[in-house]
Amino acid sequence: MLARLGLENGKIFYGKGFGATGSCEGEVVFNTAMTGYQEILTDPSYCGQIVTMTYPLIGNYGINPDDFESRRSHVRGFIVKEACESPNNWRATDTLANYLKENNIIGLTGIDTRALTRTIRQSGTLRGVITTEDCSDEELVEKAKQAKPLSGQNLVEKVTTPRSYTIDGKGRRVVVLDLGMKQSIAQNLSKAGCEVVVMPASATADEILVLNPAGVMLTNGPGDPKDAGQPIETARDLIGKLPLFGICLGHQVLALALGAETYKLKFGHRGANHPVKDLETGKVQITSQNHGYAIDEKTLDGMDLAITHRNLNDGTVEGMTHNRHPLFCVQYHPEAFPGPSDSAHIFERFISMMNS
Ligand SMILES: NC(=O)CC[C@H](N)C(=O)O
Repeated sequence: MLARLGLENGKIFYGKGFGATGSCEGEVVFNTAMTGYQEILTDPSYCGQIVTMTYPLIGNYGINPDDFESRRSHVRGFIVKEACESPNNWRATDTLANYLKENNIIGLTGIDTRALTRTIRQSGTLRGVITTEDCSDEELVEKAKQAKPLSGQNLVEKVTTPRSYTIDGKGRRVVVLDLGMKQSIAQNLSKAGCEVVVMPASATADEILVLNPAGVMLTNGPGDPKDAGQPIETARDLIGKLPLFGICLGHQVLALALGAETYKLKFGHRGANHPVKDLETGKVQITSQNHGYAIDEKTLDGMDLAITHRNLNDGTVEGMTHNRHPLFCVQYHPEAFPGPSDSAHIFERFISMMNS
């Protein structure tokens, strides 16, 4: 079945469809990880985006029941150079194509993903439309131009948990404010013995404080951090009252709550080998990343914050801590272990902050 990707800059890529059929629109982004497509497909932070993988063969270990980061896929579309049709892995229970079909995600294969990635790197993130349907190339490009920009949509409310739930544990109670949580975050806190109370993004500081938690974790999530809404208010009301820890969107929300600004990166950081330097220890960690926005360092001046981590590719802020309040956050994903477990200690740091 023929399928096409049309971009807002007028470029068209012709390939084959796999997974669901029809049309989808979104912000087209690329991820450079060689593996982890199942985690990427089910990471709610990709809500509103069409993801292309730069690694040319995707799907070769299939889909398994253990590696889901959330109950369903939130990507709008998925693009690969070659989709493996016969996966071979002892854990595999499904194929990539079948998973996409069942989750109503349109896949595009057989295009030159190098050319697409280069286009995005040169012009910055672009809106695009994938279609398996009949329409002219001009119409397709017009649809891409009309596609909703990522900014301005409150995507967090689409992916957050509808109601609170608890994962039992014998240790300290941690409230996790779910902005689009990856399961690995709850798993890491559980593994450290915490009782994890996951709350919807609409939860207020008062609703959190009555539970008397030892600390609050703000998770990853989709969209422009400035559109996050209530979680920014909640974070502002909690600062100084409880130990706070933020990952990715949680890190950006904490910065906004403190009065700093965020901005959109040209094409974002998405991959499994981004070098990040811990400025306190001088050690470099190889990290998993997925973000399109970053903290504007200039707006941190005079704010009683210290930058703790920096990206070695482009120098952007990757972590901060507050000089007076128990609060720290990272832009990368310490919960993801794409081979290296360099960042596992970040969770231990949160536990010891709660203990002191
Ligand atoms: N993984 C995340 O939490 C992403 C945060 C935010 N949506 C961004 O793109 O920058």
